[in-house]
Amino acid sequence: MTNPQDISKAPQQGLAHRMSVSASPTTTFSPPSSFGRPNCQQGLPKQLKPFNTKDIKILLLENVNQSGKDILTGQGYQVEAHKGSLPEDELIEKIRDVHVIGIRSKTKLNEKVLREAKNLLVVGCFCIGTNQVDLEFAAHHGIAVFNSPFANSRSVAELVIAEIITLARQLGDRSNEMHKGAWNKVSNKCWEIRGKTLGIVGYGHIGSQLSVLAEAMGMSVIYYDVVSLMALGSAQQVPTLKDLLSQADFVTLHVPELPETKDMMSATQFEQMKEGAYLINASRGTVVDLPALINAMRSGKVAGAAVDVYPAEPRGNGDYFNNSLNGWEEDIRSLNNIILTPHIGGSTEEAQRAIGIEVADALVRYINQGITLSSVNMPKLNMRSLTLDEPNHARVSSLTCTSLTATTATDASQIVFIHQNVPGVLRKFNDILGSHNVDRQMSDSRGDVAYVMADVKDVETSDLEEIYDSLETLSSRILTRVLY
Ligand SMILES: NC(=O)C1=CN([C@@H]2O[C@H](COP(=O)(O)OP(=O)(O)OC[C@H]3O[C@@H](n4cnc5c(N)ncnc54)[C@H](O)[C@@H]3O)[C@@H](O)[C@H]2O)C=CC1
Ligand SMILES: O=C(O)CCC(=O)C(=O)O
Repeated sequence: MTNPQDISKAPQQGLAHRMSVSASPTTTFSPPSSFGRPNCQQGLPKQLKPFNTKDIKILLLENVNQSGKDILTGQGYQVEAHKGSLPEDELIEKIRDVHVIGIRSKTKLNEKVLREAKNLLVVGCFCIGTNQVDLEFAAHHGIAVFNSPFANSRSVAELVIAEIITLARQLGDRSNEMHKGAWNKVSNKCWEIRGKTLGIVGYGHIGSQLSVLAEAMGMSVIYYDVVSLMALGSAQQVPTLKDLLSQADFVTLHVPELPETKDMMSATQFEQMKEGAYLINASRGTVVDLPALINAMRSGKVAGAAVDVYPAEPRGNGDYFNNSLNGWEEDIRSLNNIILTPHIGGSTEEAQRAIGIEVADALVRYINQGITLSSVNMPKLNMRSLTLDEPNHARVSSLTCTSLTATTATDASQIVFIHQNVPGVLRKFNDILGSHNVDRQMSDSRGDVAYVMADVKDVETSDLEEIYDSLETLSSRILTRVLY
């Protein structure tokens, strides 16, 4: 297994460099000013620095909000930001050089791309979905992944409410006609939403919030989910998707992209819908068989649809939405009463700002302190900060599976070790730390990846060199870091 921070590739470089970020030629071991000083600010958290943080290189794609950029640049990291995503070859070129990448839903971090990411420590998904990242491959290569699990849920739920009324009243078509200079005052097949049934597929963060809003507008709510979930308000869970489709006037999808949700709405399911019902998809493009939707709308079975997500989406603003992407764009664009939006469910000022802060904070906590609490692919560890009255401590963190990596130390260090979850690793880890004073230690595992962090007291740089080198010899290592 490739070690993402393979220090063995730089044998000529000194420990200080090897223990920090191997790819950064300018990194030197420079203890923070707090290190080794007497206890003058008792109890205050000590900001651990894994390395000279200005050398941390971060690539932000897809217009990550300024709130996130500010937090990252405020740490002294080098941040390069792009408004759109990158073609795969350019992405591969850039990812080789960076320690952190921030993306939204468009950038695919698949195995092919991640294999090239030799220095990558962590991925920030500035969105809810993490289907665009090969989470397992990342975990096995010591790359932690973080997201923002609900900061844009309300924005999606509000968009769906707007779309329900827009479809029921054919507002898109009337507005388009007026824009073309045509007055067309109709009430035929235009409805109030009061008393209609909303069928929610996937009653998670978004689905359940939408349920409350829809009931407030006078709708009846039913929902289908693979797990049994508490109904909010007067909503009722139904046992099958078929049950939901046969009762709902509006069907809205809020499931993740999974093999099980691929083409969840296809020709058979459209047949099972009520005559003249409506479909809304703001989940993922793969969840709906769009050619089948086009047929269902042409036949009148489906009276209207709102689509925010597509199997293939343009790379950035200004790109064309035409047949070169999926092959049916011209057909879908020609339909009546269909709202087509460019994946904007979570695109509000409020949501993007909140996501920027949440994900950037999680990245900083991981880079500087090894905390994985909100990671979606790592064992979850949260250890209290070292304090300024522990100046000579360091944190050692270790991730194992088949391999591992490290950073630096001083009086007090934290050791962070990510490793293969195999019997005996913890014993070997503790043997290596055995002659040192370990203040606290935590470990956890997730599948075959395990993570251990230890705060070590009264250590010199030479001790850390020894600890680091010893941990690096363990065959189960994925990543070792030393934070001081
Ligand atoms: N259009 C946009 O801009 C946005 C789209 N999304 C998409 O919406 C999805 C849902 O978001 P959340 O509600 O936050 O997720 P969530 O994880 O809170 O809820 C998803 C729900 O779907 C259920 N589910 C999973 N597989 C299912 C299946 N086969 N059949 C029925 N139910 C199933 C789960 O049990 C869960 O209750 C995200 O995964 C993301 O892909 C999220 C935010 C913005
Ligand atoms: O805002 C984005 O780019 C992605 C929104 C989304 O689909 C998500 O949060 O999963």
